[in-house]
Amino acid sequence: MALAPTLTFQDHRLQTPSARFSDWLVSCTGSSWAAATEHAFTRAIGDDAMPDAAYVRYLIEDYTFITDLASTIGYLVAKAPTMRSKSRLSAFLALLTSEENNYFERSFAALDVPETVYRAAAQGPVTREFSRLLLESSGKGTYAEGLACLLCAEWVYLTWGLREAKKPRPKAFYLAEWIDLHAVQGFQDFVNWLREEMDEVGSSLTEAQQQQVAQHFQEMCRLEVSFFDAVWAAS
Ligand SMILES: Cc1ncc(C[n+]2csc(CCO)c2C)c(N)n1
Repeated sequence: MALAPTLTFQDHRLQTPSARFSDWLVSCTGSSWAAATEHAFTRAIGDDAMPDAAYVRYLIEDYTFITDLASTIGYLVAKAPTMRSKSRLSAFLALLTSEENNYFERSFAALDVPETVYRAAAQGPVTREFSRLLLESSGKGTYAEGLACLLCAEWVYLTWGLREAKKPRPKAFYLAEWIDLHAVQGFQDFVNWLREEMDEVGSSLTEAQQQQVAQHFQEMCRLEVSFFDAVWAAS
């Protein structure tokens, strides 16, 4: 259940005048932000301490997740207010559906996961919740609500990716590449752009709309934790 943020954005700004709207969103998640970005699963990637079975569970779930994420970005391209925003989002969508798709296919092959298994995989309960939140917020909700979900998903990954990228790369290419994918300059630039876009769009919303956006961000963050928990628990 999403909790109401403790402070409104306006009150947060009174306390911290330099705070950005995106910073306020993170502050609204309470302990979930650290629980997601510092999850044991993310540390195991960089420590080369990932059990194959956990990574297979993760990749199968994540492949169904990013399929729905691609649909979400499609909705956001439609709702984005400017050509520049549509261009940024569609470039990211192109990357997600080409290079990243290729990463999954190569990794499944290396881990002996047959195509019939990952193509037909049913989503687990957490991924189903993710998909509902993503598709409803971006499809039926506002641009700001959908953007908040995308920002949370990408920013969590950039945060652990930058930390794990400081360690020597693990031997398995699928672990090493998963770190690089989330730490490269192009990905940093994209997340920075998402933050700027969210700051601009979010600052001009009414207080009630801002609370709604914060709840989406919070819910997304909570699901990121549950997603890692679900694949890590059996390890
Ligand atoms: C559950 C889950 N949440 C967030 C991401 C992050 N993510 C989704 S697509 C993409 C683009 C570049 O890799 C990134 C970073 C993920 N993979 N799985």
